[in-house]
Amino acid sequence: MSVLELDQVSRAFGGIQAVDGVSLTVAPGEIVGIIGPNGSGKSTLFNLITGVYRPDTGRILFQSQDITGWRPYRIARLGVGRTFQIPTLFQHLTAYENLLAAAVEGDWRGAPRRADEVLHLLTLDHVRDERADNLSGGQQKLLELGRVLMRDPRLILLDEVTAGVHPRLREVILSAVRELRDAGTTFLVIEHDMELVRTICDRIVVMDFGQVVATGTFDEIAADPHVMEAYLGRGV
Ligand SMILES: Nc1ncnc2c1ncn2[C@@H]1O[C@H](COP(=O)(O)OP(=O)(O)OP(=O)(O)O)[C@@H](O)[C@H]1O
Repeated sequence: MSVLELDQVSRAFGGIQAVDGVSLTVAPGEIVGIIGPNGSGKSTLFNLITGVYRPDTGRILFQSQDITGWRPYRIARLGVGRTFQIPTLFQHLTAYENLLAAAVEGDWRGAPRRADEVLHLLTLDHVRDERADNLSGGQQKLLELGRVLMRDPRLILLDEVTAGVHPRLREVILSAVRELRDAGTTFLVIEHDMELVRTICDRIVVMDFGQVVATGTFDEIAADPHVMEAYLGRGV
């Protein structure tokens, strides 16, 4: 059974076809990288999967259930988590409180223990009682990921999660992703950092002008002429 299946999904904004007939299947425990030049439709794809936007056409299945057109909170409850490029934290709450707040709709009783596990996994134990606005940018990104982990999602969408993050914290994020994947979590990862894509992704999907133009392992897509054109032909 696939975790996620997109069947000919499209979405336009005015005259712009942001996502154009994308079909994609993601298997359990896979880490799939989504790459492509600016404006190629990566974020819109995440917004379609998480229910922020409704597709104009096509179907989206999560664990074989048709979630096309569902509201974001229902999709999140079903087991889809997501980080944002800019962390969405409660700035005046502590790291620990931010984690507890993320569990409000989930396993509230188990939340204190889970919050401490998540702080430990992300090496944030020492800033447990610091307010979010006192954390470094990288620590805030880790905490954003931690909030997602509080809900134990089956599928996690990471949107440039290591961008601007200190190399040490970047390693923490990568090892957390690997550990979670080994425990069965599936990941879709939007990334501009090709070294990260190469080291962590099992499979890579390349988008250009809203379409999937190539898919394969890092070595396969690196040798694909469509990919060279998408990146080099447009000077990105
Ligand atoms: N809400 C919106 N209203 C109008 N146009 C939009 C909207 N969201 C996205 N677009 C357009 O759709 C196209 C795809 O944008 P999208 O943000 O999905 O690309 P991206 O690959 O994520 O880019 P980046 O790497 O810069 O984040 C762009 O032309 C963008 O301007």
